Parts: sequence; structure tokens; C-alpha cells
Amino acid sequence: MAEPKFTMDVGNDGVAIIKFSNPPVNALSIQIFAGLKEKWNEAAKRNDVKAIVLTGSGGKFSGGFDINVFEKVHKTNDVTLLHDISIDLMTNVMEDGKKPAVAAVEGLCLGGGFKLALACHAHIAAPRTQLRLPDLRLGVLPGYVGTKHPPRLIGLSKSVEMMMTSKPIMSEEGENLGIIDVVVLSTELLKVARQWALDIIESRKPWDVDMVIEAVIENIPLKQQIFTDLEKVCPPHCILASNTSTIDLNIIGQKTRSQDQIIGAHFFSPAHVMPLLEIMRMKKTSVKIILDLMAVGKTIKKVPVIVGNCTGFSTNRTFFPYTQSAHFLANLRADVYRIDALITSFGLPIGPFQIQDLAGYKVAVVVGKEYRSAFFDRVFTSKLLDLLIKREQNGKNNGKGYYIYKKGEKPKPDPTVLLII
Ligand SMILES: C[C@H](O)CC(=O)SCCNC(=O)CCNC(=O)[C@H](O)C(C)(C)COP(=O)(O)OP(=O)(O)OC[C@H]1O[C@@H](n2cnc3c(N)ncnc32)[C@H](O)[C@@H]1OP(=O)(O)O
Repeated sequence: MAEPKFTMDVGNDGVAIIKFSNPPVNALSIQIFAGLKEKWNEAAKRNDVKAIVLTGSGGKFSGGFDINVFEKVHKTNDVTLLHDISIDLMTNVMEDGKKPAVAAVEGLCLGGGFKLALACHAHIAAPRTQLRLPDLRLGVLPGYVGTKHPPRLIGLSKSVEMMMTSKPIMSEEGENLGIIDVVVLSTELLKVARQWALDIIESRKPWDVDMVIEAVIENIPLKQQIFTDLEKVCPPHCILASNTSTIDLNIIGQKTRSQDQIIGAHFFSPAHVMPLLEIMRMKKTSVKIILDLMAVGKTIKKVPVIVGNCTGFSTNRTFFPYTQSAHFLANLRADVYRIDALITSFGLPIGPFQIQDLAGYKVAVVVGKEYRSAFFDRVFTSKLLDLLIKREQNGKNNGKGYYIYKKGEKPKPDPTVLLII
């Protein structure tokens, strides 16, 4: 075999093309991993490099890990030959890199080569490129990022099929499945990959998204602490989202320096059923973070709607006066069950008091506190919930609320509630 070679050409547009060569099939030896790591670190440090394109030479991306090394390991039992530099390269250097990377693959993209491509943020392929995880055929489990990225990109069943059968798929099928972003002519491969990298930098295309969603109870100091901690451990491109339904994001992010990364991702209960995803942006939230969250929302088949930032955002700002009106009427001695019945006969699936039972009263109490502090001159304060909590009623989660909940039975009004009113 000829000596492995690496080149890095940095264009005026800030895209570094890193090319590796190890004829005949660009097999991944320890020298290749070490050389790629060196080039990647150089690209990460250089101010004139904004993004990276990774490609193999000679019309082949890579035939995978150097199988001669496997043979040596089998013969000698010396597992140190399988140096962990490859894992370090793919997970710590490439995946955690702060600059977007695009893989331009053609011909062969097998085993470790496929995983090397998957560790990049986007994947462009030439026609009829072979994508394959042949690891099991060699008696090893697909390592590196091989069990992590395929399930995220093409779902569990197709990934397991690829891993268990070691059968290849072609780049055209990969594009249909979503593991390849686009298939382009071999002559266009580098041009398209380069433009893709620039589009990621300019926020015209999303990165593979890193995202954290905070979903603790509506408690300001707790949320602030969580975001201060997240800022220390998450990379700068990571979406730092809060599932708050109510608290102003400026307050949540007040103690961080990462306000451009902070955004609201309000999933509606029950989150696995309700399609709406309310995306709340602050003035400082970056366009890239908004676009990335939109892409995540669409990927998980939600309906993302972008709204501005204020206490209650858009849905709870509308919903809260509705609940308040119901409580106002109850305080005028209207029958809570009649209110719920009228609302359901109007066409809503359940009434305001039953919704409160489902959400639990603790949520209603903390949310009410936020509204009182933000809109103190226009909030009606009812004692009803406090009185119910004193009677150890907390809605559906302890079976006792405005309604009585028993397994297998429809909720029944609790007539003693009317006595309190
Ligand atoms: C942990 C990691 O994720 C583990 C992995 O990466 S597992 C995946 C390891 N890779 C593989 O299993 C691929 C094995 N190779 C093949 O299937 C086929 O060789 C191929 C499809 C790449 C090419 O097939 P074909 O065009 O018919 O050429 P073929 O004659 O087989 O190979 C050409 C040369 O490349 C060498 N070669 C192919 N793959 C190689 C590899 N992965 N490592 C080292 N050498 C390899 C062959 O030994 C041969 O060398 P020679 O000319 O000196 O005899």
C-alpha cells in the first residue's frame, strides 16, 4: 500500500477541503485517523477557516477500517492495535467541533468510512455510492457513531437492518431515507458540498442539531441555575430551549451570556399527542437557533409556530384570561360543572375546570403567581384553588379535583366542591 496522504486547501470563501488518500480504497489506518485529527484541529484553530468539507481521493471515499489490522488483532490478540484515536476523532474532534463539516462521498463509503461521513453535519453523495455497515460480517459491532447516527437519520428498523445484514444501500436510497442530504453528479460533488457548508454558516441550512430542553416546574431560580449550568457544558451552536409555558425567557436567561442560544420550545400536554409546538424567540435569539428548532419541530412532525417573548407567550396569554373568566364566574357563585358543560357544548373538548384537574393545581398556582407579578393590575385572584389544595385535592393526579377520578370510570363531579364555592 502507498503512504497515506492528507491535504487541506482553504478557499477565499473560508471553506477548507480536507482530502485523504490511502490507495487502493482509502482504508482507515491509524495514520489516517491521526492525520485527519491533525488537519481538523488545524482547521478548528485557523481564523480563515469557517467550515470544512471532508472527502477521499481517487473516486472513493473509504473502504472502511483497515481490515489488515483486524487480521493482526485476531492473530496476536493485541487489542492495543485498535487505537482509540478513531473514537476521539469522530466524537470529540469532529462532532463537538465548532465549525460545520460536510462529507462529500463517492464510490465506497463503508464501515468506518461511513461513520466518518456521519460524524460530519451534512452528507453529499455522488450517484451509486455504496453505503454500508459490514462490521458484523467481520465479527465486530458497528462502532464509533455507527449505532448513534443511523437510527436518528433513518429510523431504528432500517438502521438495524443495515447493521444486522451488512447489506449495502446506494446513495439514491440513502437520499430517500434521509441519511444523504443530496445526490449530485460526481463532477459537482465538491462544488455542492462547499456551497452546502457556506449555507450552514449563513443559516440557510441547519446543522445536525444539538439541543437541550429544560422541562422542570415553573420555578425561576431553578430554571436560571439550569441554564447557567447548561451554558458551561453545551457547545455554542446548541439550542438551549425551555419548555416553559409562561415565564419570560429574558428572566430565565438573565444569568447567562448565551442569550443568543436561548429559545422557548413549548410542547402542549399531552406532548406525544398535541401537534402544536410554540417556539418563543427573544430579541437576542439567533436566526440559526430559530431555524434549527423549526427543523427539529418539523422532523418530529409537530406544527412549529414562532411567537414573540412575554409572560405567557401567545397561547397562555389567550388561555389565561379564559381560565380567569371561569374563576371569576365561579366566585360569583356560578356552578363550575355548568360552566364546563356549556364550554363542551360550545365545541371545546373539555371545560376550564376539568383542564385544571388534568394539569394539576400546583402548575396553576405557580403560573398564576407569574401572571400576578407581570400583569398585577389586571389579574383576578381566586381563593378556590388554595381551598381545594387545603382539602388535599390536586386534580386528576391524586384522583380528587373538581371531579372524582376512578380507574376505568368517567370523571364524576364532586358535589362537595360546590359547598366551598
Ligand atoms: C470499527 C469500524 O467501523 C470497522 C469497519 O470499518 S468494518 C468495514 C471494513 N471494511 C470492509 O469490510 C470492506 C472490505 N472490502 C471490500 O468489501 C471490497 O474490497 C471492496 C468493496 C472495498 C472493494 O472491492 P473490489 O473493488 O472488488 O476490490 P478488492 O480486490 O476486493 O480490493 C482492492 C484492494 O483493496 C484492499 N482492501 C479493500 N478493502 C480494504 C480495507 N477495508 N482495508 C484494507 N484493504 C482493503 C483489498 O485487500 C485489495 O487489495 P489488493 O489489491 O492488495 O489485493
